[in-house]
Amino acid sequence: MVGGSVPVFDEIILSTALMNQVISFDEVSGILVCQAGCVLEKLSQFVQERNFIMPLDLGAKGSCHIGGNVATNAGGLRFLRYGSLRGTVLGLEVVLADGTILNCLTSLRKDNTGYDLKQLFIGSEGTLGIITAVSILCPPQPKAVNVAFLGCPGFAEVLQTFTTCKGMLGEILSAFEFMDAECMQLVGQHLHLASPVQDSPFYILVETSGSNAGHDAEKLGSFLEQALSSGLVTDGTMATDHRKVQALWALRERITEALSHDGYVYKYDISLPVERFYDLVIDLRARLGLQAKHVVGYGHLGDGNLHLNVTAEAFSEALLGALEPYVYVWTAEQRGSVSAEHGLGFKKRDVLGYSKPPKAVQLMRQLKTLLDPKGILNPYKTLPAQA
Ligand SMILES: O=C(O)CC[C@@H](O)C(=O)O
Ligand SMILES: [Zn+2]
Repeated sequence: MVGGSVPVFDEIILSTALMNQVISFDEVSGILVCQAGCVLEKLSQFVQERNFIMPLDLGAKGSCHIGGNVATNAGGLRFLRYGSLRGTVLGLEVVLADGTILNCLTSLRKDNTGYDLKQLFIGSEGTLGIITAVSILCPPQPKAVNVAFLGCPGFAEVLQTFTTCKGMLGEILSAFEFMDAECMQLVGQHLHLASPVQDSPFYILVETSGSNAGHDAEKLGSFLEQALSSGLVTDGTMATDHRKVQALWALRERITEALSHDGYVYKYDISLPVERFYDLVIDLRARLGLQAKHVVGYGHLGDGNLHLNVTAEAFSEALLGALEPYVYVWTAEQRGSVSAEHGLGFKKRDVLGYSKPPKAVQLMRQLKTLLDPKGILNPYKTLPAQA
């Protein structure tokens, strides 16, 4: 997404793929301790066999490593329910730039002894140390997972549906994702996935995860009834069967893949107040006109995280110039974040200043110098290039 793990000049690539062992799993607390190279999906299967789930899930689950997930503080599809890795990661083992091993691999829910050093490495994109093992809290596996896929007539209705949803499904709501009509058109065109509902300007995916299938289905059913009868939603379908649940999720999870078939993709991952969420997409469509093939908005609405993607036949400086810094200035004016979950990597490092004050950037640089005085850990990433 941002070139955080891609070597650009003279780097050495370090793979932790062979460090793929589960170290321990506590079936009472749900605390998993494992090496950094474990693939997320494998860990999911491992804990599911023991009636737990991983607190994070994302489209790349089949290939991404837990160490990378933690190093990039990956958000993903379960964030709304289980929160950030900053809360679910309990401990880390990290190899520092001088080769020493920092063993903070504890499995404690509460530990208020001094600075929480592991937080420095979560989301540091490998620039402060190399994560080699992780201790992570896994929630119990929900007994029932239901998904509703809805068509919405306007963005105001999407927001009202979210409010209704929180009111009626609050304690079982586990995801609230949205996508616009252009996203649906692209997954249809490039991946041949058919929409399960009538064509609409917006689509919503609501997931519930709870402990009683009957109760949850009843709650979701009455929410759907209310949303339909009040006109917030014009069409909807519900799934409880695992395969149908997966098929509905695929429509949302595979948007990135569909976009990559559409041409060159300019990617933005921003946090904004939800009320302003879609204004930026509309504004950009007007600003870019025929320069862009598609301007799409989708993402984790429940987390206030918009994925704004623009496609074009090929990369063009002119289009980039129309997008940047415009998108960043727009976001900063709303006090949003220029990278909600994808990090800064190589591509976004110079825009850090739109979301953080100069003093914060200066402190980040001081930390980098302290932990990596020779600048050997993921160089050229995260921090802005020095003037
Ligand atoms: O490609 C993107 O912009 C978003 C990717 C990912 O974070 C998602 O939520 O699908
Ligand atoms: Zn995302």
